[in-house]
Amino acid sequence: MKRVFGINSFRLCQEGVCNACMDGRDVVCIMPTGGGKSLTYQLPAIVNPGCTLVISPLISLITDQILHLREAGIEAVKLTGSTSKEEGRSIFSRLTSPSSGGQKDIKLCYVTPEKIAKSKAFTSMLEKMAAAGRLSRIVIDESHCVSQLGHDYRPDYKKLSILRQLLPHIPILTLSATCPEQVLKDMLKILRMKEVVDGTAASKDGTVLFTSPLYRKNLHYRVVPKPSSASGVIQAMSEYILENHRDRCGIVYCLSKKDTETVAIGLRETSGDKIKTGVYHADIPESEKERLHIRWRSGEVQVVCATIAFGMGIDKADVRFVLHHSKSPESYYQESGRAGRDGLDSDCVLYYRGQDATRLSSLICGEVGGQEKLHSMLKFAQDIQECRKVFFAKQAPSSSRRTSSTDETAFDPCGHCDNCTRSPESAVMKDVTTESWQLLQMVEEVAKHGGRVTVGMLADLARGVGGGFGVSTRGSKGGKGKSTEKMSLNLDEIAGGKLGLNKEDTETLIIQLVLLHHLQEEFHSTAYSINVYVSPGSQSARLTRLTKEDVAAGKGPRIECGFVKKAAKKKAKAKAAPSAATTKNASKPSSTSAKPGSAKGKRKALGSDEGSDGEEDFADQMNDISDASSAEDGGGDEENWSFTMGGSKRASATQNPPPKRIRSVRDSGTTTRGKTSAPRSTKPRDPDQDIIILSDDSDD
Ligand SMILES: Nc1ncnc2c1ncn2[C@@H]1O[C@H](COP(=O)(O)OP(=O)(O)OP(=O)(O)O)[C@@H](O)[C@H]1O
Repeated sequence: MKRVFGINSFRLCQEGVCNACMDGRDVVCIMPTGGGKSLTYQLPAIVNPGCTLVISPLISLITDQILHLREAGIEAVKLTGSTSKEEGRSIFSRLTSPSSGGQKDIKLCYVTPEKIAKSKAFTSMLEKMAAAGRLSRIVIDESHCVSQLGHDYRPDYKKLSILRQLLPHIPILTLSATCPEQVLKDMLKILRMKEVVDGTAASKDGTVLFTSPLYRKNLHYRVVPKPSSASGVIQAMSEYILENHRDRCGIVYCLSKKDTETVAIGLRETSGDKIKTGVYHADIPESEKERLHIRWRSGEVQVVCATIAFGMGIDKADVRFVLHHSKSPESYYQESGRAGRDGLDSDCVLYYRGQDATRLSSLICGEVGGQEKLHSMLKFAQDIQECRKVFFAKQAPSSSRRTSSTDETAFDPCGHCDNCTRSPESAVMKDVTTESWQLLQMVEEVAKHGGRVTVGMLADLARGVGGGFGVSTRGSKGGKGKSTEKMSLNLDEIAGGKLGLNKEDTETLIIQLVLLHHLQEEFHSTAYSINVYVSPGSQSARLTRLTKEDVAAGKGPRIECGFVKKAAKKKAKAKAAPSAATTKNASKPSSTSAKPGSAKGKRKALGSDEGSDGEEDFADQMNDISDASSAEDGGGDEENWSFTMGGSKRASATQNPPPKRIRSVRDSGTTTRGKTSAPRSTKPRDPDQDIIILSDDSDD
């Protein structure tokens, strides 16, 4: 190990994984990003006879690994779309027959999953190798991509299930940094691997699970309140960067391609060109990606505004901050894994506002397990008490409890995240049972009459601002035309008055009620978008069956919610998101051996990748559906703003007069919340135009 790799001692669970591999076991290895997963298969590969097949998602990663292995004198090859026929034939023959003419045995052969999924010649060669005892192991890197429950699903990875069928006796090693329990189970099923057994007493016929704590102590996690307007978000990020990380390297992860461009331009402009930005997403031509990478490495570009396409394989050592707007804990973890790979303190800042839930919900509603993941992310974002490290430990129980490299401290608070260092003045836990009761009464009233409200609409409605909500009706002359009549609830009668919370806190409480199942999300698709509304949830009646006096007297379930206190207007952002460097209890650099910018390890270039198709899919998926905010802003079709009256859904208000507790404010042609707008454009919104992470300026 020392001679070939220059590594003196094992770290984390490397030793166990190497031993289990040497023993011919099926192994699952979950280690943090940058933890050293490569050694766990490369070392056994050179010690064991035969060749190890490595399936890796990106050609750039493969190229890089091969470069390093060859430098270390290890015979490694790749078979990809760019391998010439002649070269392929030569590799085939070397892999299947004993070496001759002084050539060394090939110890590692790298392929992308597409090769297994699409090349019969290749899989038949693998069978030949196995029959001749020349295939020692199959390694599947980034194995969470196998499962649709993971955050980075790749259809070609799923097809790897054929490996166990064709090669039943060849041991498999899977490697990942993000593999929650559900994904692990799904992955084992798809790959036809046996149930996991603990590494300390592993029976022969199980899969040995090795995990290390995924938490990296040099990463400082924090959630900061997101301003309500798009320009406000950009301004806040710009101020944060200038005040905490001036001239340092960072990434802003966005949820749409359009956003990456908007944010890149915005940061440049608001900082007076002090922040040099670049853009990376799936549609950027390969040559430009390459150029951006070079400029980023040289420091010419300071901040890359990117989609998750700028994820796997990004291995710049000195990324000091990552700003997020993530939709699942896994993607948050994966994104934050790009920070601080040199072991030095780095910040991972999530910008969050309750109303984001609507936009994020509309994005994930088509994903398997998407809603659970989003709820988990919302819990993280709304939590003002639990240590972020403990949250991650709970998220990945397989990595923190059933571990063979036991970490006794996995559930100890980190002492330096926002919740560990929070001052009592910055946030407060409140009993908000009465406010919850009020909100639920309003939602029930709206639902009773077949209406729908979004998070934003409900927050306005509850606070008695915005003038009510829309009622979609047929045109008065019986024609095809539709109009939206504005209605309002009689808050005094329905809920004993307005809600005494500000808009942000009201949104936070609404999301809390969703997480507690007092409210639930309802998805409705229109011609141009998927809109997300809130309606009474399974727990709603537990409160609404009571009177307000009962609730005030302490009857029924109690509801608590954490609220971040608004800091003074101007300098708020810097205070809300101190950098790792200024955090009081910030940990010391956890590794002094790693050199910033060191070329040691993978130099993962951003070259053209046959295996990068998945990135395109992933990023495209995120742009497939537009933001429900279009509905809130009057941009959708008749279903938007709908509060159709009870009985006949499309009946006009005059045919079915509103019940007493609902009052018509005025008749209007087209309405937006709180104001009459110009007639709506019938032109479909370009989904890519939607600003997903950034609230609309018109929102408030
Ligand atoms: N035991 C060790 N001691 C010191 N350095 C190590 C050790 N094991 C691996 N490394 C180094 O750590 C760096 C990261 O290793 P590697 O690329 O294998 O990480 P990884 O787990 O694959 O990360 P990612 O998932 O982000 O790609 C490399 O530079 C490698 O040489």
